[in-house]
Amino acid sequence: MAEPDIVLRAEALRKNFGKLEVTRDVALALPRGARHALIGPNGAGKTTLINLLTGQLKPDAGRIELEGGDITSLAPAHRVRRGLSRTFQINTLFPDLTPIEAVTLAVMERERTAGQFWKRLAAHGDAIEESFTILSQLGLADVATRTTRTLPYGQQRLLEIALALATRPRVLLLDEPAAGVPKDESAALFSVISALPSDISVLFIEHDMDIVFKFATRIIVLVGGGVLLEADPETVRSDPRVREVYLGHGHG
Ligand SMILES: Nc1ncnc2c1ncn2[C@@H]1O[C@H](COP(=O)(O)OP(=O)(O)OP(=O)(O)O)[C@@H](O)[C@H]1O
Repeated sequence: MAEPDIVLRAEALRKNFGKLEVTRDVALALPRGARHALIGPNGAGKTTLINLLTGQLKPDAGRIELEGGDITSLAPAHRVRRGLSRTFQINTLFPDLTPIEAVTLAVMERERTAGQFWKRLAAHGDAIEESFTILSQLGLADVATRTTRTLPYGQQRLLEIALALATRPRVLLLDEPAAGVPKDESAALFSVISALPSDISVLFIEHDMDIVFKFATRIIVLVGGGVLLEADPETVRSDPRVREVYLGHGHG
């Protein structure tokens, strides 16, 4: 069998907060095109792991590779430039901008033309066009010129993803992308995530097990900072240890 094409790899990652071991020898290999879920009970270390991968936190030990290159000591902005992008659990939007304005600025930021728009009107036009394409991909074309604060929360969460896409990521790490979204709307949000271009590899944190089993092609179960199991959804669903530590604790 051919080796899978691994786009993001972590080896022996460790992170302690004082005496608390929050990331314990975590290894992870995200193949190109992945739609993988990272699950685990509250406090399992999921967000910490994302923070280590994106550079918001510095690991105490271990190594992280993106497209085969060592990024372990790179600052977050440099990782973004290499193609590793993320969203946060909380809303980070500018409420008074419209989606087209916000995503266009993000595209221009990527192109380093954001501070010199008066010099490069042509670049501005290209950025608006690219921004519109991204918004269309996420089903936000119709609301592109509405003020962000007036959008339903589900669309605001999609706009967070649009801003991440403006960096042209190879890997997208989504920390509870549907946090705060009504349950009946989160499936629609995850359908959009699933349908992103297959050359974008996605790892998402999600608590709703119905969503996880519906949209994840593979699931990593984190417990007490360590990987308990990484497997396909069926295997995870029927694993008694997972039931014990996670599914039985009121997250379903
Ligand atoms: N900056 C920090 N300093 C000290 N302890 C921290 C810090 N960040 C997280 N922790 C602790 O590390 C543990 C893991 O936190 P983390 O947020 O990574 O878990 P999580 O699995 O994402 O949880 P949740 O599902 O509630 O979002 C928790 O016990 C938390 O209190």
